[in-house]
Amino acid sequence: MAYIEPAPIKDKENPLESMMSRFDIAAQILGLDDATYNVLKSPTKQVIVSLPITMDDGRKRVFEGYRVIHSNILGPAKGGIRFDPDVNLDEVKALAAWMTWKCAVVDIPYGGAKGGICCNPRAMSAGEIERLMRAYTSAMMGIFGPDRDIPAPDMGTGPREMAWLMDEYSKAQGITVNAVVTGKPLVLGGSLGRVEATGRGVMVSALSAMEKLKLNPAKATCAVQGFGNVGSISAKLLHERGVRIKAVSDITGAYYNDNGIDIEEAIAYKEANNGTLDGYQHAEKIPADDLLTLSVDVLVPAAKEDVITMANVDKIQARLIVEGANGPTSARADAIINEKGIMAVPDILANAGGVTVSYFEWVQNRLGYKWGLDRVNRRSDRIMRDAFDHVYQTAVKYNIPMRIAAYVVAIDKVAKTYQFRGGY
Ligand SMILES: NC(=O)C1=CN([C@@H]2O[C@H](COP(=O)(O)OP(=O)(O)OC[C@H]3O[C@@H](n4cnc5c(N)ncnc54)[C@H](OP(=O)(O)O)[C@@H]3O)[C@@H](O)[C@H]2O)C=CC1
Ligand SMILES: O=C(O)CCC(=O)C(=O)O
Repeated sequence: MAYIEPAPIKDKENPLESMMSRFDIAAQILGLDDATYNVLKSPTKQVIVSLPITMDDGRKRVFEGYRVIHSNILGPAKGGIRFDPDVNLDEVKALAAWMTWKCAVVDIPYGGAKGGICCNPRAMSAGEIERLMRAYTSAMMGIFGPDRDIPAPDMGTGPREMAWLMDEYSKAQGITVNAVVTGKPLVLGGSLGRVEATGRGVMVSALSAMEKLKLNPAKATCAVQGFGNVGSISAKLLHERGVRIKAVSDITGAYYNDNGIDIEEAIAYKEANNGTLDGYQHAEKIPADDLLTLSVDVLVPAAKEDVITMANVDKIQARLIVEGANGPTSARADAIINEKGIMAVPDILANAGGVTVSYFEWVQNRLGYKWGLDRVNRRSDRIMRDAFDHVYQTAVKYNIPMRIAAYVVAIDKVAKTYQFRGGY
């Protein structure tokens, strides 16, 4: 079947519409029947909770929290928890569906879920964040579970928050249940390599794509948007492989150095500077959005959704986009990217290293056994390379872009599993 460009989307770009428009194209290519289509597009469960928290000044504030289980056809649901002021139900629904497709692309036995709380962690104390995380966990007691739904970090959360979640859940169960969450600190049963895993997967995907494009990493240049977990590690690992990182950014702006940024040094600066790049001296500060349209070979968006849109896609100069973030490209921008001949390694493939090592963490917790870093990295690199090859071959087979090929691979797997399980 021929590749069909996404139908134009009205109004504002919306991650859920973007996800559905790619899903629809892949469903048509696969000739998905109506019953399976309707099952796969509808989230299994959507939970919204109100979380009253006592702030440090004694006032009570109520935060809204979400957890969406998109699918548990392949296994227990899996996906991170986001703390961000923009969190809303549609965003969480899109992110949950992307988890389903992502787990299927890398062939790990999980369904997809995502959670989030609409809050601004940058303006909250550690105590306030802890109370919020514990209240959220308590509200989700019937949802979470090592065989049900296993959360992990996402934007605005990390090992510290996962530790509070594990503790709150374990106290309620009366036993230590470390397999209820991944991305934990090492001493609580976290896996070696999980902190670096998403960025490492981005690096492996970027190198695989560069090989296809005959781009020599030692001569290539790159810009990375977002300097949190995914962005900073992607930049560091690409830099270590010889790629010149010309620009990085965080919420305070973008920082450009034509000779390349010393990423180790920028990470050390950020750590010593209250977690931000503000005031970073070894680069010129440029308008944040300019980073995306710089003259570089590789662009790694690793902050948030819908940053490559109709407003800027025309100006993108990179030959390769490797999506560290979830949903950084709007569906409407896809068509222009394809027209321009840019290779885009989609989020559900490029950033799947994180959930892959989360899976290893869960396996280790259940075995009561710890793997060495070497084993973790070797296995996750292999999974990422195999997934890249599978998606690439699918793209060639149907003559479709990598993004749609990734959806085809994922939806085919989930649909077949659904049908074998007796979904009819
Ligand atoms: N953590 C993980 O394992 C995985 C994460 N992802 C995805 O990767 C993306 C980033 O997540 P993660 O690195 O964990 O999150 P972090 O919170 O660690 O980092 C987010 C980064 O993005 C920056 N940022 C936020 N808003 C903007 C903006 N408007 N412009 C530029 N930079 C911005 C933040 O700046 P500041 O530091 O100043 O706040 C920070 O540097 C998300 O889309 C997430 O869903 C995908 C797979 C796994
Ligand atoms: O590690 C995980 O389980 C999920 C990470 C995540 O939220 C993501 O891949 O978007």
